[in-house]
Amino acid sequence: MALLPVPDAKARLLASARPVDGIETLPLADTAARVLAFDIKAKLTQPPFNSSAMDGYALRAVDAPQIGSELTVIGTAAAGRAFEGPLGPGETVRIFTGAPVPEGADTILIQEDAEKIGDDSIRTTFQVTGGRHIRPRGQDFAEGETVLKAGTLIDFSHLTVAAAMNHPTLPVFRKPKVAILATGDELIEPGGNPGPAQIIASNTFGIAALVRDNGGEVLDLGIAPDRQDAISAAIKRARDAGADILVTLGGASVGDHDLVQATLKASGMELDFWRIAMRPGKPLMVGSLDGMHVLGLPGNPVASMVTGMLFLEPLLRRLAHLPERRREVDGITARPLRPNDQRQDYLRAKITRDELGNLVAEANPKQDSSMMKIFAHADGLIVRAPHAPELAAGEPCRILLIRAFD
Ligand SMILES: Nc1nc2c(c(=O)[nH]1)N[C@H]1C(S)=C(S)[C@@H](COP(=O)(O)OP(=O)(O)OC[C@H]3O[C@@H](n4cnc5c(N)ncnc54)[C@H](O)[C@@H]3O)O[C@H]1N2
Ligand code: MOO
Repeated sequence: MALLPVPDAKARLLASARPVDGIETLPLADTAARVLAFDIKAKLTQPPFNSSAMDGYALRAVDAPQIGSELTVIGTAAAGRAFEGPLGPGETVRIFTGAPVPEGADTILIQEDAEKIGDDSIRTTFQVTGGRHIRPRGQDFAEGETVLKAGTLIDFSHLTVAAAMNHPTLPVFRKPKVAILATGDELIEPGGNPGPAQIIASNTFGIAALVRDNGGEVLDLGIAPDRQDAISAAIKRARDAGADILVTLGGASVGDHDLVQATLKASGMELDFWRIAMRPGKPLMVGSLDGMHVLGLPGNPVASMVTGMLFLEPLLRRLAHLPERRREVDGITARPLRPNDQRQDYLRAKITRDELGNLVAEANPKQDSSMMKIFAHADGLIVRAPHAPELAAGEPCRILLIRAFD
C-alpha cells in the first residue's frame, strides 16, 4: 500500500468530522475556555441609570455659567446609595463614581475643580460644560441585546460581560470525549518498578494533555497487553462510555505483536487509511467504529506526539467547535539540511530569534522518534516536504511550533 501524503490524510480525517451537538448548562465560573452554544442576550440594561464617571459634584450647567459660580450642597449620592429627590436651581449634590446622577442634574464637576466655601457650599474653579462625566443609562448594553454570539470561545472578557448581563449559568457545547488506550506487554505505569524488558508508558500523559489543551475530556483506558481479548475489552469500554474518539498508542505497525488494527477490525472498525508519508509517524491508522473516530498512533513517543499534534489536535478541535490551531510559521534553518525522501519530515529543532526578528530553527542532529528528551527540549519542528531539495544554512523553511514562541 502506498504511503498517503500528509495533506490528503488530514483532509480525509476532517471530512468525516462533525462538531458535537450536545449542550450542557454550567455555572458561569466553570465556562472559561468552553464554547458558547447559543447567542446570549442581556437580561438587563447597563448601566441601569445615568451614572457618574467621577468623584465630584452633580449640578445643572446653567447654574455655573462662569468660573467662580457658587452652589449649595444639598446632599450626597454614592455608588449603591442614590440621592432621593430633584436638584433645584443653584443646588449641587456631592457625588461619587458609580452613583446615580440625581434628577435635574446634567453635568458632573470633578472635585479637583471645586473649592469648598463653608460647610455646604462650593465655588467652581473650572469652566463647567453640560453632559460631562455622565454615563448614560444603557451606554454599555440594553436589555434584550445579543452581546455574545454562539460559537464564542469564552475567555475572561466574555465571563465579565456575561456576569454583568445577569447570567449565573451559560449553555456550552459538551467536551468531546477521547478514550486513550496504551498497548504493549512492555509497558508499566510511572512509579512502578520496570522488569528487565519493561519501560514506562509515557505516551498517555502527553496525549492526554494535548486532548485537554484542545477542549477534550480524557477517558484513560490504561494499558492493555498485546492480547486481542484485552484490547477488545478496552475498545468495548470506549464504546460503552460514548467516546467520540478512541486513540490507541502503539501496536500500529507490522510486527507480530502489532494487534491493534486486527482487533479493531474484529470489533467492527472500518479502516479509512493506514500509513502516512511522514517521519515520524508512518504507521498512523485512521478508521471509524459506529460513529466513534479511531486514531491509531504509533508507539514511538515522538511519533505519537507529532501525529497527535498533526491529526488528533485538528480532529478534536473540529468536534469541539474550536478553530484550527495554526502552528506553522516561516523561519530559516540554522544548519544545512539534506535533500528529503518521499516522507514529509518533522525535524526537532531549537528556535531562537535573530536580530532581524526571523525565527531561526536549529535541527538536532539526532532525530530518532523514541527520543523524548530531545522533543521536550525542542521548540518546534522543521517541516521538510517530500523530496524537498537540499537547504543551505540561512535559507527559508517552514516550522511547526510545539508551543507558543515569543
Ligand atoms: N518492519 C517494520 N517495522 C517497523 C515499521 C515498519 O514500517 N516496518 N515502522 C516503524 C515505525 S516508523 C514506528 S513509529 C514503530 C511504531 O510501531 P508501533 O505503533 O507498532 O509501536 P510499538 O511497536 O508498539 O512500539 C514502538 C516503540 O514505542 C514504545 N512504546 C509503545 N507504546 C508506548 C507508550 N505508551 N509509551 C512509551 N513508549 C511506548 C515501544 O516500547 C517501542 O519501543 O514501528 C517501527 N517498526
Ligand atoms: O513513526 Mo516512526 O517513529 O516514523 O519512526
